[in-house]
Amino acid sequence: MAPPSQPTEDTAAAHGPITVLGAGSFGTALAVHLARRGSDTFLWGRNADKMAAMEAARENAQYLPGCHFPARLAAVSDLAAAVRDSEDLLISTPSYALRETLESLKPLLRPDQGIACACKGLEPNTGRLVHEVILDVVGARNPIAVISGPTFAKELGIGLPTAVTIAAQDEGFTRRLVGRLHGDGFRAYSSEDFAGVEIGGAAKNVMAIGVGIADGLSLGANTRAGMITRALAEMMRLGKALGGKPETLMGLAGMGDLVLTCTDNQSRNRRMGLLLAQGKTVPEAIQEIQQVVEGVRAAPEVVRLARRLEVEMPITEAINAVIQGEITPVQAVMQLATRPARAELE
Ligand SMILES: NC(=O)C1=CN([C@@H]2O[C@H](COP(=O)(O)OP(=O)(O)OC[C@H]3O[C@@H](n4cnc5c(N)ncnc54)[C@H](OP(=O)(O)O)[C@@H]3O)[C@@H](O)[C@H]2O)C=CC1
Ligand SMILES: O=C(CO)COP(=O)(O)O
Repeated sequence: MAPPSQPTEDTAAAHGPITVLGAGSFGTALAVHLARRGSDTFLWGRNADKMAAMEAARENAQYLPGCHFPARLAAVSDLAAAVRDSEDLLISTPSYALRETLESLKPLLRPDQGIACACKGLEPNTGRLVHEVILDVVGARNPIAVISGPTFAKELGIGLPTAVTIAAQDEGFTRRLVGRLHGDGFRAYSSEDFAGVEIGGAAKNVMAIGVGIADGLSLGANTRAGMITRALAEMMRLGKALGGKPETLMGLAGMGDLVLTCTDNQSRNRRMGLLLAQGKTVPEAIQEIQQVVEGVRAAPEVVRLARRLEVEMPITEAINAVIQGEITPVQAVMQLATRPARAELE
């Protein structure tokens, strides 16, 4: 399906320019969508040569090949100029780079600029949620939002229908962000539940590694469906313990993204699991995938968080033990399959 070239009513063109920070597959897809919707969009990346090549080719050949840049999109490497000329910012780096990115942004920020973030993960070593890292670095001055949901970059980039949840509490910024994104086949649902939305995005990546392992070991469709369902139960328990709403985890940022990532080979996390089941090590699989695999870093953080909050997450524990090289994929399956019987709802 060809992407619609004309923005619809209530278009993003009514808003000022926006900078997307992080020029990987998802940052590029978001920037293409924003520009297609009518926002003047700067796509900022840290490597000046790569950004100049992208601007010349009007395509991100490394991370999102085949997706032509609309006229309103400029690929840039001068962060200060892009931030100066922008009304809002959208961060889409891997979550391990979020703090560093915010530190670069902080001295350039005006208080009226909104900061949205599309990272799916927890901060390495601290286990902090995305919005907690933003508040920690820039304080509560700027309106913030977190975008999550079932959104493979390539499908968004070519304009296939896609839906997300936007967690935000500032009404004006929520309206502006929804206005920029919603339309032309893209649905943006709003929520005030930061913890629920962010736990969904971080934990589903770990679960997708687990389902990839199970599928790689040919454990069948029953196992896949059972694991996805029990993974959702774990995510709901953790989200609730962090003050999130269980219903949020039943939505796009929870169940929606969990199903997407666990069942389709576009997912880098699922592919990681498939490779682990073949006997590859984590570094070998990362080398083969060549893009970020957030679940690898998220797994120990989710486990630490769950233990601290006394939330039972046996699937996550088993997947993390495989990632850390403590047990093999087959041992993880045995560990889960031999757990004692329990009530489904507890
Ligand atoms: N891809 C997808 O389908 C989706 C991804 N996401 C989330 O979006 C986030 C980004 O992922 P994605 O775009 O896929 O990742 P990719 O692996 O495709 O690209 C990562 C990008 O981040 C850049 N980068 C790495 N470290 C830094 C840094 N310290 N400062 C600035 N830029 C940096 C890389 O630059 P360089 O090339 O120079 O190394 C590269 O451009 C993740 O949290 C992911 O979970 C969310 C929804 C969908
Ligand atoms: O978050 C994603 C889709 O919503 C992308 O998943 P992967 O990072 O596993 O590719």
